[in-house]
Amino acid sequence: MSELYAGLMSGTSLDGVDGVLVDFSQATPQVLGHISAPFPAGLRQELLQLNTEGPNELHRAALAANALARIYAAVVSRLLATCQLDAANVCAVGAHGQTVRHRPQQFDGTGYTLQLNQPALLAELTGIDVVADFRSRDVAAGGQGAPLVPPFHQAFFGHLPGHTGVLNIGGISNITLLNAAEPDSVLGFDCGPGNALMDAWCMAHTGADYDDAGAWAASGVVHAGLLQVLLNEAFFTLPPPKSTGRDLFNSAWLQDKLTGFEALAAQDVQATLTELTARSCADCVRHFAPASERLIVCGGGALNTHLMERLQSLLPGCTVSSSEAFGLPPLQVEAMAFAWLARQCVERKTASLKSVTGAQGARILGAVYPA
Ligand SMILES: Nc1ncnc2c1ncn2[C@@H]1O[C@H](COP(=O)(O)OP(=O)(O)OP(=O)(O)O)[C@@H](O)[C@H]1O
Ligand SMILES: CC(=O)N[C@H]1[C@@H]2OC[C@@H](O2)[C@@H](O)[C@@H]1O[C@H](C)C(=O)O
Repeated sequence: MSELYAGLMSGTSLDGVDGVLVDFSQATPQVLGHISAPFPAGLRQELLQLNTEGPNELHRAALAANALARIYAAVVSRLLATCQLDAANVCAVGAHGQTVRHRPQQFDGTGYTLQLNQPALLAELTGIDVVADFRSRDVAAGGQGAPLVPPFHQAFFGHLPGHTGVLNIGGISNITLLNAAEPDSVLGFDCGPGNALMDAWCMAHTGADYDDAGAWAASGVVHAGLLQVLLNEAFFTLPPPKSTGRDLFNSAWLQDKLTGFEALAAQDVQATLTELTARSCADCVRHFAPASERLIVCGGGALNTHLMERLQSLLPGCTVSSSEAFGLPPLQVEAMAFAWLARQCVERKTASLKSVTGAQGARILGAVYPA
């Protein structure tokens, strides 16, 4: 059986899809190709709106899922062309889909997580087996359904000595805490907002999709009072297992917290939102793994130089660096994780960690749509 898998991740920042083609035949997985495809502005807007209640949601969600599958299929096709390979060479595509709701553990037992996707169409268009719906089984087993990447982080970075944190800063941020001396006690949970609030504020006030390298935030001053109001959010002090999403950290949440701070300059709010991400992530390391000697950062936030500097300054005893320094470009890590998760499913191996999601036990994640 082929050891080539494609991984497709379109995450909570809603910027588009990252796709990789990975060869798992060696001890260390090799990325053969990487394509980033931005979403057309209309689809991005529609996906953002589908994150909250709206009219005619079922029909709109079905159309958005079809549109996503066509973009995913185009990314797979470009990956194959780049690598000069055929569909027949690839064992499976792992397609995460687009999270539009994440409410895993409601007290009334109605918890669910919803990723828009059309894996049947993707299988039809690519001619490759598709693995999708990775999160539902963990939720069914009583887990958070997220984060799912910690076991991949362990597989890739677990050989490093001592204590290692792996921090993904996408729209939402999540962390994996590894201890070489105790490989069975991996911790992982969502830290809070990553880039989502910064992106929304930046778009509203500068028209740019994101604050390139954090330069705009760096031109502002952190407002201590606002920062404290933001940090007072109950999610930050919840014990793991925990996960979150745009269901909580969205523009309405920010507008509410900004009440009374209307006179603040826009760049000072941006500086404060960047500090919120840095503080909430650094606090997770300080609280749960104070002995960490390195923090490996991936996701788009690793390209935010100002944010990286703030993290380093908040964690003086720990070396903060981009995953690039460990051979993994930051925008490839999550897509690679979904290639790995697809392989686990195809090989009928469990992929969830009870210590991370809080489920009853480890489960085989995903559903297979044969080509
Ligand atoms: N040069 C840059 N400077 C600052 N920020 C950047 C840069 N490039 C990307 N980003 C940020 O990274 C984000 C995209 O990150 P990424 O693709 O990791 O998110 P995602 O996968 O959608 O989210 P999640 O991990 O929550 O699922 C952009 O929205 C932007 O905020
Ligand atoms: C429900 C959902 O889509 N969660 C995402 C989101 O984006 C970051 C963080 O919140 C993480 O929990 C998760 O993504 C990664 C890929 C994960 O499951 O590990």
